[in-house]
Amino acid sequence: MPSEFEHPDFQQETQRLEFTKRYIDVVIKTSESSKDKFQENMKEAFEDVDWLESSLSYSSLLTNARFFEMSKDELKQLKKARKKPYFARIDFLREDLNEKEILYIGKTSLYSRENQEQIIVDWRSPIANLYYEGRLGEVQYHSYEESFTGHLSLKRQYMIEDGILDEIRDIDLTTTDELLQESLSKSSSNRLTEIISTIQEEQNKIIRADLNKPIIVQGAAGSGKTTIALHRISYFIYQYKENFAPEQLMILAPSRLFIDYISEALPELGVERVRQTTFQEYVLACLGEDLKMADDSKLVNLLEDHGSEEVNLAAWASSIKGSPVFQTILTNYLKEIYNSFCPSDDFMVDKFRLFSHKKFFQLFLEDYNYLPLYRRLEKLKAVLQNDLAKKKKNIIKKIETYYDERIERALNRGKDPEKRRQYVSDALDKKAARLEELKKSFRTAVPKYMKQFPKKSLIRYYKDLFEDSNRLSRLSGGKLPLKDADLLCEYCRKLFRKKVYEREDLALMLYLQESLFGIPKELKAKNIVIDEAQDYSFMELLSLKKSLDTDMFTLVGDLAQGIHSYRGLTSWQEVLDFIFPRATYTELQKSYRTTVEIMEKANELLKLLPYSFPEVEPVVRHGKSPEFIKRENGHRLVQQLEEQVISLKKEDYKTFAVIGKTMKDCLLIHGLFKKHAKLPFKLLQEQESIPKDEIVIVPSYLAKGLEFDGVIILSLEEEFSIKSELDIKLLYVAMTRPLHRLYFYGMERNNFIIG
Ligand SMILES: Nc1ncnc2c1ncn2[C@@H]1O[C@H](COP(=O)(O)OP(=O)(O)OP(=O)(O)O)[C@@H](O)[C@H]1O
Repeated sequence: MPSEFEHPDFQQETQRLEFTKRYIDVVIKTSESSKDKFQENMKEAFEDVDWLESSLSYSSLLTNARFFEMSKDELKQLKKARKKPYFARIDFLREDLNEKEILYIGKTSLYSRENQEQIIVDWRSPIANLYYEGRLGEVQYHSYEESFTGHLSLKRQYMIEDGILDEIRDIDLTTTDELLQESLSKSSSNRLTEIISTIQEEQNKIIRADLNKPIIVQGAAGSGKTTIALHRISYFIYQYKENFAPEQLMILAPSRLFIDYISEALPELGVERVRQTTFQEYVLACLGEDLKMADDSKLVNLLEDHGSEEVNLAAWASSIKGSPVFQTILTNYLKEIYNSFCPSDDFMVDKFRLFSHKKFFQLFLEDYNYLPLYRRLEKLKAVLQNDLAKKKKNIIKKIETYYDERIERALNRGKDPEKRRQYVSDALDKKAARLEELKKSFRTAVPKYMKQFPKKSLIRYYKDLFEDSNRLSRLSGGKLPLKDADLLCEYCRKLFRKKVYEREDLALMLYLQESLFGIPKELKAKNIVIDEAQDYSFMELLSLKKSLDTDMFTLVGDLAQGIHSYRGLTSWQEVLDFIFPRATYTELQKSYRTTVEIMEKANELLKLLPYSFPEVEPVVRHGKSPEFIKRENGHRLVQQLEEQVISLKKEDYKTFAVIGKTMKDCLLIHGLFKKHAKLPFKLLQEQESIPKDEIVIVPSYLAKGLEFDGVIILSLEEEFSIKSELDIKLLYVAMTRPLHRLYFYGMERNNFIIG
């Protein structure tokens, strides 16, 4: 007899599953047809069953049965849930209640329409935390401000495939989690999936960590950072569904390729409506400018031509533009710009002083300091206009009175009638002319006054910053020596002459844009998740925080994979100290992706890095050790690689990558594949989507974050042999991509540092 039938509750659980599925069907059917048909649909669905327990008896199902509205989203989730309505159950007796609660945990919740009991509890609900955290015995969970204590007597997992119950397992923390092992031993689909049934305790802590605080996660390769970040968004949306729309959240991924990679997990988690973009795309949208961006080729240049002065200068410029020095420079620069908006004169109409320049500047600097510069000007323009409108009548009156009095006096003085007549007539003309002039002034005074303020574009302001190296050095408060300022200005001006900008310029432009012109409201996300955060510079993170006006960030990254560290971060401390002081900082050391054998080999590389990275602990799953294979040339090499893939396919592995160090090597092997390959293949570029059934050829730096069942690291003309930090990190990235198998194909072992 199959083992699943050995569980004493198997029959009962099968019926429970059947009940749930039928109930879901009724709810779906009712919501799609007429809401009054709920009772009728119930009758139809349950008439033939004799297995309903007394609590769920047929007649009780029908009494008081009412239908409640469901939102489109809820209905969509429920339809998806039908194949696997839940994955676990917990039995919990709350201290203050008499009856044990039996809770089935699934991706989405389902309430009984009769008594509001939960048929399925959402995995994100407070009580479901007991499944992820609680050991059997005395436990506690928190719901909103309250905490509940009680006894957890059962944790049960279900293997349900296509709506059929295959297996039941009762677990507690002392048993090894077979479900996790099973899920990890599966082959990869080239896409990230949800892991709600196997979320581990330390991961759960991050997913559910205080949602009102930023969080920084330093996690080893394959520790589930991306996965957890997506689950945290899902958790956030669930907790704050009343307050936030998913569109107000944003995921910043390293490339379009990466967005495609995570896209499969998003609908599963109900977070597909979250804005998904890259840093560059986002900033360009904020700037509203169609800037020509230079290829982000610094990394490649550093790899291919690391000795050259030009390449080193470019990397140096990146590091400076990304560093905190620019926070000082921009703060001082903005101060200068603001001060240049102090008007030299008071606002006058005719001879009347309506607004002193001092008051104007005080409003500009202080009262409206919550607005970007040019919005303050708009506001002040409106203030002047209002003020003028209010005082208009009075001014006219004053002028009229002035002339009328003079005329009056002239009439009364009365010596020479002719002279008097002339005088009065002149005065009347003057009055008319002045009033005419005044009318004109009323129309033109404000625009004329506002004209004195410079109207420059963001790009102009940005370029101006690099016009004068003396000033740049002065703005840095001495932190950027004149010699360096000279170099940097020259470097930038050269780029600007070509009308090209680099990624490193974007952070600084964003900073200025926010202070000078503001960011469109619809782009102001309220909660931001950044994956591969180690590749962001200090200024990029700071500008994002400033322009979005929130510190609600989830940053996940791994410094050991910081291949952009020439511009990126080398420690989280600076970020914690100066950008996100409220952040919770956590580390994940366990890796779920790969086998013990592969991880041990990759750990050898970590020891070569100049920082002390703790060794990554693989979850115990064994496989074959990584293998070095002497490669052939030309068509024989293609044949060799194809044979390797075919033999892996025979072992039921499905996704494969050939990883070269740079695009140059990848293009070479791609050329050979084009000529000789029999199996389908694809060269991955930044904007591509990842194919499911083709051998993927990808340079190491683009493979970051991705995973494949089998990985072949190939060295053709390029070797991973210089023990530079960058080479080590790139090889580390490549070596941590496989789930199951890793091969090094090269001419000799030392093509691969630790080969
Ligand atoms: N609790 C878990 N249960 C099942 N699978 C898991 C779990 N945690 C992580 N995984 C799997 O481990 C793999 C690595 O996860 P993920 O890509 O999120 O890691 P990462 O830390 O972002 O990796 P990298 O640093 O390489 O970008 C994925 O296949 C993911 O599904």
